Amino acid sequence: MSFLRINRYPPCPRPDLALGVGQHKDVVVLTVLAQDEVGRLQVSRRSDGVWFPVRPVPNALVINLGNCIEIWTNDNYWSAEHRVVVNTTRERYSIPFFLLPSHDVEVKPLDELVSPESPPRRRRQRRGRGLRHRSSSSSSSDEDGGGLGFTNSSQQNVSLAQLDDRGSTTSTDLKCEGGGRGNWRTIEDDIASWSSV
Ligand SMILES: O=C(O)CCC(=O)C(=O)O
Ligand SMILES: [Fe+2]
Repeated sequence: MSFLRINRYPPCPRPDLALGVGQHKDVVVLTVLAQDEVGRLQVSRRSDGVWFPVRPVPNALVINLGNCIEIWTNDNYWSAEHRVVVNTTRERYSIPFFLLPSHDVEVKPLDELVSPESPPRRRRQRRGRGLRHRSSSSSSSDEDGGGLGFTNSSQQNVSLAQLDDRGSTTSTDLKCEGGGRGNWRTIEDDIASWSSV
């Protein structure tokens, strides 16, 4: 079941403490993304984790390979880690279309791409199972065969309320509306999740 979503990112008074969408990989075959001129989507360079902006190009769509492609190609193609940062002044909209295989499709490295020199890097898994895993687990990762889901799903959903409860985030004045998926994450959460990968 493929689907389209509209994300709205309201301005945030403390962009140094919050993210619109936290670091993640898309649990899909591929994503076709329309973004407005505000920008703020960032992609992580795999070799060193440095974040780069995906600058909006007028009338262009961003194509993002998802976890299914990564698995089918036995890691010859990568599903890029990405995130959305926020800003103090400008509202942003994006419209991602997520292309997904049917629930009964098995996602595993293609036989042609597996050899003794290049053993399967992923376990076989069913797409439907992967998605269920993503939404219910707090420790999913591709590497442990836990599903197609986000590598850092335990870090993914920190709501504003939780954020405010965490005195150490100094977020008492942080009153952002939920943007994107309705959740904000702190930069500290991101750093914690990098070190746990
Ligand atoms: O809003 C964006 O530019 C990207 C959002 C995103 O990564 C997602 O919805 O999976
Ligand atoms: Fe995404």
